[in-house]
Amino acid sequence: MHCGEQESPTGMVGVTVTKNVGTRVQKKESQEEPKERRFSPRLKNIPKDKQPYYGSVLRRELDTSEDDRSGNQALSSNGKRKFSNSVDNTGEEKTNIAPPLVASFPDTLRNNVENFLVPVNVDETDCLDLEDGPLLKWTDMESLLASTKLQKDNSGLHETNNIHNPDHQISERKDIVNPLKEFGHQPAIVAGHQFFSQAELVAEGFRGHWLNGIDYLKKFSGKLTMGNGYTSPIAIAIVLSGKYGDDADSSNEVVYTGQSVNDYVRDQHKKNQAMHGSNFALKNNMERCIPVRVFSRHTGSGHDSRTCYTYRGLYKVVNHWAKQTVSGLRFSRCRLKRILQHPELNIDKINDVQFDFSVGSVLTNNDSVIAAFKYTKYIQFARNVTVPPVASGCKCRGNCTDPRTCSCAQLNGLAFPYVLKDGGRLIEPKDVVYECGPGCGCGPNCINRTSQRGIKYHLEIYRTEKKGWAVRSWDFIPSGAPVCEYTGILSRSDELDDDAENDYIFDIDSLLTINEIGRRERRQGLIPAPNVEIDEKMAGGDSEYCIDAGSYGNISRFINHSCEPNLFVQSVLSSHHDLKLARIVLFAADDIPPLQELTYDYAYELDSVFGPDGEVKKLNCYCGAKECRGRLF
Ligand SMILES: C[S@@+](CC[C@H](N)C(=O)[O-])C[C@H]1O[C@@H](n2cnc3c(N)ncnc32)[C@H](O)[C@@H]1O
Repeated sequence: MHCGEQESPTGMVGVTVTKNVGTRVQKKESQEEPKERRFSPRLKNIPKDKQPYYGSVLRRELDTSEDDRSGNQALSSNGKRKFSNSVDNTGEEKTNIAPPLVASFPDTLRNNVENFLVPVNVDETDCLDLEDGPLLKWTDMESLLASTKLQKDNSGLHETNNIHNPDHQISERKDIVNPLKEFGHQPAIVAGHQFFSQAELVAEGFRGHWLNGIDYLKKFSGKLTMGNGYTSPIAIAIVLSGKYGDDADSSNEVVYTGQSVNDYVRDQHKKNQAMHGSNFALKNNMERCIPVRVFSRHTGSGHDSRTCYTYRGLYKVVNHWAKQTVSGLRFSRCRLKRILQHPELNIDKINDVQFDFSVGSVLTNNDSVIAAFKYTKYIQFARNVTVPPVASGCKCRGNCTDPRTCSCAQLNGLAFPYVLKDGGRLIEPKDVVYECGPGCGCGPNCINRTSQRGIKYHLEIYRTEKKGWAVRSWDFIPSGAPVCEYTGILSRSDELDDDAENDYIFDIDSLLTINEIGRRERRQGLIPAPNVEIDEKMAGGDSEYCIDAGSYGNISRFINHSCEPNLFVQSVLSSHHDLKLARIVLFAADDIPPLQELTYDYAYELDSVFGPDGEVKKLNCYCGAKECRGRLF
């Protein structure tokens, strides 16, 4: 095990960053006991007392302190951030970006016209070649699928009145012919397509059985038997449900636990699994190099709590084995790797909207600019901000492995903050993460440089009805993974021009958080509070520096606020150790399924934002969370 990884009772590495950790400022209206925290599904089998708690150590005290709440007003009245009111109190949008686009962007991915893919760095090393395979190439598979006669009799499925549980309706229909049993035509879908029931998957012809996790063909017929050397059974599709606590699941790789004979009846998974039909099918897929469609099942967030099935793409079975699980049963397992085949989006088809990320502008067909900024991968320093000297770092060589000898690990409390899994995941939110940097002896692949490797997920910008632009990922993002750094121009807060009109300013409040100024919460991963003089401004809750993404920035500037966010804000120091100028990196607060909007908590205090006229600004929140605070500020 890598230094810094936490061994759980299941022998797994525990990365249990939880929801709601993104809150930088205590919500002053909250009077209730803190809600039970949501843990990553992978850790749900761990006894409660062994589950690490990563919430604020102060939350409970602050929640119950009335004095504190009123004391907070001092901070509010001194609030410095001034924002243009994009959505006013009546809920009417008043953005400076052209509103007609809302109507022209349909709400679903089906036509795939509203999305424009932002070409970010994607780690392709894990992905396999499409043409890889001795017997059946992907291209053959596609033509076979397309040419074989569609055998489905599912008319009427869409006419169900039971919109809440269409699966229930379909399970009562004994007459439905499994469309895939004849290896029928499968319409083309793109990764990220969402279905709201397994019945819909069946109806659309993607899956043949709505109860099983693995959908497979028992016997071939037609073209497939014509001496082509294909062997049945083969698996067509699997649904990842997260019901096995130990399934590894990253965007490019999945370890899938097979299916018991009676998987779909009560008391499932209490017997050893056998190498019967579906499990054997997956093994056959591996040997024949036949790809499998992978879906993941998850529950929507916020106001939409329906169960949703997201198509994740074609995967190849690369390994198959039997495993004794923690409960002592033998399970069939296989490892699948994604075949990278995201469709190239034709920019002309995107409703005449172009997003040229190299110059950072979004144009409509009549060339009116709806967002204009210059793209910057890294923080730029404003002219009057002195770039701090490079901090002297560790003397390690290659990769840092021993926290006792690595001076950067020592700054993190004698441990590495990341685990190696999935390219590096933060174990817990911390006051600040000290990463290795230019002053260190280690190399670029050191685990302690995880947040410096750029964006590795396919992130896209899309249009929402009430919040303007928003960001989501085509890929599954595991909890604790770094998603993106908030880049822009690092400026002195009091020297910003037109900040009242700028929606893209991020206050660097690491020092305030560590000193618990205002209602800021400390993180579970504490570091000793640095000995800094707290001047009047700081005591009033003002950050000395901010990142202005108004004219320079990256995709982070489009990430919206949510009162129940799926990202959290983490201060990171790498090249220097000046907390006032810390880098701001957004990490996944939970496992994030593809296409869920990415959000973090902007953490404003109510009535803390003032307009140019000195009046308190109010902005309604449309995050849709059950416990929405109602207003952003
Ligand atoms: C940093 S920008 C985020 C990207 C922005 N939506 C855009 O179109 O460029 C912050 C602004 O987005 C809008 N916004 C973000 N989250 C919101 C929410 N939960 N409800 C309403 N508006 C939101 C507000 O206008 C806010 O000032």
